[in-house]
Amino acid sequence: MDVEETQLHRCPSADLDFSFNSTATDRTFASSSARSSLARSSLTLSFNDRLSTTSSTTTTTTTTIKNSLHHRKCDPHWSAIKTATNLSTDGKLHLRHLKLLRHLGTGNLGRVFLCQLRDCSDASFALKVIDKDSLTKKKLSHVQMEGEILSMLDHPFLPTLYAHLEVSHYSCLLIDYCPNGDLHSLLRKQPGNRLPVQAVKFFAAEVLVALEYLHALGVVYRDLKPENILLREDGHIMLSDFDLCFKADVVPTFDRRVQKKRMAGSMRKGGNCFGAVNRRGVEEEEVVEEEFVAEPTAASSRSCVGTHEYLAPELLSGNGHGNGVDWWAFGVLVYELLYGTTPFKGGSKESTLRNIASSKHVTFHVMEGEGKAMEEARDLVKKLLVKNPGQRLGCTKGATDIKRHPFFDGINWPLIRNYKPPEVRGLVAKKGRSHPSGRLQGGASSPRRKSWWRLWKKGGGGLGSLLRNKGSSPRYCSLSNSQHYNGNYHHYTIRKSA
Ligand SMILES: Nc1ncnc2c1ncn2[C@@H]1O[C@H](COP(=O)(O)OP(=O)(O)OP(=O)(O)O)[C@@H](O)[C@H]1O
Repeated sequence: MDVEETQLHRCPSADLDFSFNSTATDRTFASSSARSSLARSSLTLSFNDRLSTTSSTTTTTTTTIKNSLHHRKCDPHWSAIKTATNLSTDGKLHLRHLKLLRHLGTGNLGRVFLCQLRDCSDASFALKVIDKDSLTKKKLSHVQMEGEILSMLDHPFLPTLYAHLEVSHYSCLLIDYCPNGDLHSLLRKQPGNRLPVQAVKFFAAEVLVALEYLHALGVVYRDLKPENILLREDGHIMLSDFDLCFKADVVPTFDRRVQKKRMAGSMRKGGNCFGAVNRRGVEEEEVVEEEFVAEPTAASSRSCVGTHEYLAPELLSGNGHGNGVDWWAFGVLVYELLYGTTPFKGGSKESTLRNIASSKHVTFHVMEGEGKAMEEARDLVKKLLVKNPGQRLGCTKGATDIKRHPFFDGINWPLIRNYKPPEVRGLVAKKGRSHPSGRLQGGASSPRRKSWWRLWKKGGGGLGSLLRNKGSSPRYCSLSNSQHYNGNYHHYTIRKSA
């Protein structure tokens, strides 16, 4: 474990006190309090690329508030931010406007806190704080990628970036808070770690829509797994963690196909001016189908990133991959939600990777009395877990093809965000205020101030202090050698990286 001590200085213009010794670890992370200890971390494939750290003596505060034309500008989050910025002397949001309520968890890049704006408890946020001085060059590029992707998003199943604050060597991202934990923890609360098939349909459909949106923006997600699917207060999903994404140019195309279709009610000899008769005497007409394909099917990267059990075979080969890796991972996800385990899991990470590379077909444990929905789910998984990306469902026309699979029959896609989340053990989906359209609206909870917050404040606090004194509160997940965050964090970087 690499440990680095960085001495920082107090800057008069800073929002908070940053004088502290930051202890940064390279591959050891505190386990998240909000996440199951079995959660798998994402992997990368390169080592010893630590950035030489230079202590920063100057602090710059840059505040970026997302465009005010956001369609949700009337929701409590934007209203709270508007109020704070209106009262701010420079019209910008600063860290001093936020009150941190609780530590939510620690990831590879930084720590996440639950927070609210001062004088406004109507809206809760998650603040991801990244100490850039403690990161390797590679991880810094991930931070940059995450900020870049977040700033592009405007979708109900993806986080909204309310503000991006650059303060001294901290990068702080203010996003939606998800009080219902993640899908991995929810799965662990179910009997046999399996969700009922209708619940799988719901969560899979929402993930599919989120991936479709990302792909249409040219973003290949590359880290799909239940741990990264957070659950909002209303029980709908929010995909998180965009540090392993890659961005490609989107070249939308029109997929043009000429298809022969049987003419309605026709079974006669000879043709007419609209149709022709085939050898079996069925009258057919030629139908030209044109479809808009907006997803970056041709995009390609060679970096091998992701989580072992979710890696697509083409990621392992290192010969380049595109958004097909997300559809493979989508197949693994549906399998895991149905069966409580992933399809290629071996006794070790190496054997998992070998299984992915060598297995020809996915196998299922079929139980007696399973209904049609389960059969269709298996068929969907089979079509997604096809080794050759060229033949994998979703790799030609993207999400459109997957949405048409019988497993998703009956889903009214444009209204999916209004669906009532499934009633499953451990999911407390709070109904939002009803909307004229009848849909659920995501509201934020108003968590009570925790006593340790007063401690933090009394102790002279500041962000730096909060980060340093991570073990001072019983609610804190302390960072210690014995609490490795899974210990399986590797970045597989294949040299020919795109
Ligand atoms: N918006 C959020 N709402 C609620 N909890 C969150 C939110 N974002 C993150 N968390 C919690 O904080 C923890 C750390 O999140 P973070 O995104 O930094 O890392 P991660 O999910 O482990 O991913 P990675 O380490 O790959 O970046 C998560 O495990 C989750 O429990």
